Amino acid sequence: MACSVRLPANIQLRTTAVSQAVNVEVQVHLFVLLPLPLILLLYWQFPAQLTAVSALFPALVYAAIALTAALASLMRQWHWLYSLCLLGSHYLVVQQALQRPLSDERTLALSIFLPLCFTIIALLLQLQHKPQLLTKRGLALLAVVLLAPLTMLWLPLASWQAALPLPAAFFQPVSERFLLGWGQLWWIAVVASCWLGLLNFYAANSQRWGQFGAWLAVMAFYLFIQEPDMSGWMTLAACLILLLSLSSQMLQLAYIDELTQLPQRRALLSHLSRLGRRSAITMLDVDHFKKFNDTYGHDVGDQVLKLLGSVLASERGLTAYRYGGEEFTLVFSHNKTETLAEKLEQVRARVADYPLVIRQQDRPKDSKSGKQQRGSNAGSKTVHVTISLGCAIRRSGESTEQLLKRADEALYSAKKAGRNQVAFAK
Ligand SMILES: Nc1nc2c(ncn2[C@@H]2O[C@H](COP(=O)(O)OP(=O)(O)OP(=O)(O)O)[C@@H](O)[C@H]2O)c(=O)[nH]1
Repeated sequence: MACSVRLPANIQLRTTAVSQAVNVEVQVHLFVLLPLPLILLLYWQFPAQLTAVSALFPALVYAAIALTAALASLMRQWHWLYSLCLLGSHYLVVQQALQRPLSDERTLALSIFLPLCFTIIALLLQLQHKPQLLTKRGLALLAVVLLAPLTMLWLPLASWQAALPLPAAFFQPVSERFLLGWGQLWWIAVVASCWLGLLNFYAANSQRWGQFGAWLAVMAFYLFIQEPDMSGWMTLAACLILLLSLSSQMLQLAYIDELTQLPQRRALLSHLSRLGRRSAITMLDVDHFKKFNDTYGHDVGDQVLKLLGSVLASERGLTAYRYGGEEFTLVFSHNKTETLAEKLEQVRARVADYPLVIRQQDRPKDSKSGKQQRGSNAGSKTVHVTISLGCAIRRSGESTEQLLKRADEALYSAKKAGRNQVAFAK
């Protein structure tokens, strides 16, 4: 096997070679944004029924924020507290100073600067990757999140607005119904489109979508600012969006393997509990993986598992799971032997033919030698890994435990017969 060639210990898989295949970011669930249209729909369709709920504002809104924060803390997802604190702080300022007609120049100025401040902080939070709460940086961020909206209460916003070199049309309300200025609507639309584009481009996780949704809900409040109780409803929508994305993230943590992004054993067991009569299971395992790890290091081994995860996830007609370690399980919802043999052989060949480019971690000292090194492929090496697969087709009346056991035995036969091959259980 090519991996038996010894390389210096400090090597790393060339990420560009892997990145095309390692594009298995879990699908973002747009459903986390659902509370926003749902609440707006209820608001317009059942205003009378909603009055009973809005009578409990603002206590209900603060309670919802506090409850979501408590849940996030209970799940040790401290980084969610930042978005929730921002939401709470913003709502407090709205309650304190935005409950007056916009004809009042201070209120108008606040309605222009507060969403701007909220947007800047929301974007800042979006750029943070799980900030640690109990660190200097974490506490400073918390202070910004809490205090920045509150400082708006004391800043001379009206004179700032007068000094802004913006045309009057910027502040011209969109209509008699929508009092938001044309200029504000325009920048909200631009921010929303750029943000949406980035979320899609980076295949963002549900937390990032939740942050975007919460921002969108708050911006919707400014669009319908003249409607009674809108600040409460939209803050509630933002809170529900954050709660949904928190739940979605917890679900992912419980069911998705972080390294390979494949569903893990818990998800497999749930699938097995509803497995049909016509089905088949394949256990597969990387050949000589211990040796590979020993030769190239555990990190490179991890990259290989990642790559394998992405290859398996992209295969049609099967559901792939990470069973544990370097073992994977494929579940088929049919029992056609020929189709199974064809598919498994295709998977085996795909993995075996995949060139893994391994390079030295030491970076060239200057760009000239770097160019030379890249041009000559010096310091990099292409290796291949292989997998063995054992398949068992479900027999009538057979339990899933027995089926798994037979697939495991078939895998053992494939290993025994020389590896890099498919074996079917008898
Ligand atoms: N890098 C990495 N290695 C892992 C992971 N999980 C398990 N392994 C390694 O996988 C190796 C499995 O070794 P063995 O069970 O002896 O199997 P093998 O070396 O692949 O040999 P055969 O299966 O007989 O071909 C061990 O060295 C584990 O440390 C992981 O998440 N990352």
